[in-house]
Amino acid sequence: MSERIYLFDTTLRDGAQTQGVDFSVADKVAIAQALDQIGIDYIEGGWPGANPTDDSFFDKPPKLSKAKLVAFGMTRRPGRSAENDPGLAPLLNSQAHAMCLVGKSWDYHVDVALEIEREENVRMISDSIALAAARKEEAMYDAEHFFDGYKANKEFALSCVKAAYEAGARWVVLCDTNGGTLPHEVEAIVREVTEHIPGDRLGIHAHNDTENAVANSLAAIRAGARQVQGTINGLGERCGNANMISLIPTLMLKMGFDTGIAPEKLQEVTGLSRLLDERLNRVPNRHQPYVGAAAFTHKGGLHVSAVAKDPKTYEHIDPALVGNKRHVVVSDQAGRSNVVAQLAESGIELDDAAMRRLLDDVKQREFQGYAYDGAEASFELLAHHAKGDVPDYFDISRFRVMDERRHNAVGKLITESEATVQVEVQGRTVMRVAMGNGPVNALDTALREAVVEIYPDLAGMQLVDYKVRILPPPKGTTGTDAVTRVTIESEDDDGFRWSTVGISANIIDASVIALYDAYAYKLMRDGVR
Ligand SMILES: CC(=O)SCCNC(=O)CCNC(=O)[C@H](O)C(C)(C)COP(=O)(O)OP(=O)(O)OC[C@H]1O[C@@H](n2cnc3c(N)ncnc32)[C@H](O)[C@@H]1OP(=O)(O)O
Ligand SMILES: CC(=O)C(=O)O
Repeated sequence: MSERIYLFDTTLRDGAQTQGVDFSVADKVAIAQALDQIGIDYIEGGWPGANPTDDSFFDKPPKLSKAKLVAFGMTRRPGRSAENDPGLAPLLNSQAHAMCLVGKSWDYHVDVALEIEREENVRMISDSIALAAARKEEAMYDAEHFFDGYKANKEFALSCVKAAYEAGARWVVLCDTNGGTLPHEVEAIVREVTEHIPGDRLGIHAHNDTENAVANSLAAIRAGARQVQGTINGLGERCGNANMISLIPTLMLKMGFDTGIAPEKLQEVTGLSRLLDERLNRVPNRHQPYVGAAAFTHKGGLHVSAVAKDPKTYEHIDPALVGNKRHVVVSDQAGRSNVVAQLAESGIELDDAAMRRLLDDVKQREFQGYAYDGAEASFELLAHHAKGDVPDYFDISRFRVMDERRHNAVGKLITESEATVQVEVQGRTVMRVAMGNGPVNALDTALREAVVEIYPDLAGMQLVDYKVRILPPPKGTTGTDAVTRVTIESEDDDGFRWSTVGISANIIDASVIALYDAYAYKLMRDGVR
């Protein structure tokens, strides 16, 4: 039997302290349910009494099947009893199964932040934890700044955590609050603490200020701690907390621990990570370990040629274990193997000569400024053109865009764009004019209006992202000769997304090239020939 590590998620508490993050009650409920669904042991829902969102969440907490809901707060205020502390009351009266109380363990903080006697701080910890343990299924103590405190005054730091343990804390959580401790220090200190408090009562809460939050959490576990705190995608105060999405697979697949998460549920970590991004309206980090779209994407020709023989050559785990997928991209770093793999992924067959021509074409275009790594739909179109099985759907023979700033009928200052396009489609010349909130929006509308009668499929797609990159001008030319690369992401009614690319010295022209590829890819995917 492998040893058990208890997972404590604080996305809804420390994660809510991330700059730019503002959870609604509905977000909190959805995230708590997803965490429960995957099999997390403890979900810290927030701080009852601190704000209306957290009050409302704890008033009507989501039904959890496995996880324990934890209410966070701080130890009683100095000079009053825990029973009469107005800060503790909302936690005690909440429907949470457990309470996690933060308290000081660094003498400097007691002197400077609290400005009280050190003995009173120890009493605040004992009294508050004893009351929480009596009233809730579990009480936990978050020993704030434990590692800094231990380095400054070992005896005092230990007296704080021992007070919590002796008062009945199920977990004494050692916090690297300022995130400045390094893994070798964490491991040594936690090992020393296990001489006073058993490891199966110790937890770790690490911040990422030196980008060591996950490493510090693993170091604490190596030293004997058995609870680990973290957040989805590493959200949290300042630089964030230990990333639960990395911790879970690492603990299960690399260290052989039982996290209480069933192996088949491990595949849901990618979905959990995406759910948070979706809720926060954030673009997922492509390079996030384990779950990012690039985590198992192969670019270098040498890599791809070996991966084709056995993926283990360049993959530390099978991506399917965490619900991710392998991808191969084609770029100027590619060899024949990249093209073979990418075509296989897209189900395109090309003979050797066509394949070589395609690779040369890609390399030449990348030299001009195209980037097919990240614009797979444009690459597929190129491949189909090399094969000769995709038509030129229409030709954009003319376009003109005008931008205007003016006061509208009610006197509000607005900026609008007007696009006129001329398109040759199936032997007809069609002209259309459309307005938009910007030049690309106006062009997109006018172009689609021009061809939608013949290609009705184009009504069911929209632009969801638009990126511009100005590439350095070729040698010997001036800054205004710079090449502009536009990458457009489009989405189908069924949620399928694809990316296309265009380059030109003119940003609007580059956009039109990328737009045409976006339409052509949609038509090709829908089988329109
Ligand atoms: C390390 C961490 O991340 S801990 C979590 C931090 N999270 C948050 O602070 C988010 C939620 N916080 C809040 O909404 C507010 O700070 C509240 C509602 C909790 C408190 O608000 P206020 O009563 O206005 O106090 P304020 O935030 O200004 O200051 C904190 C007070 O708590 C005291 N305090 C700090 N830590 C502790 C502790 N462990 N035990 C007892 N008192 C403490 C401080 O000395 C200060 O006291 P003072 O008001 O007498 O100066
Ligand atoms: C408790 C907590 O969030 C910290 O010490 O960082």
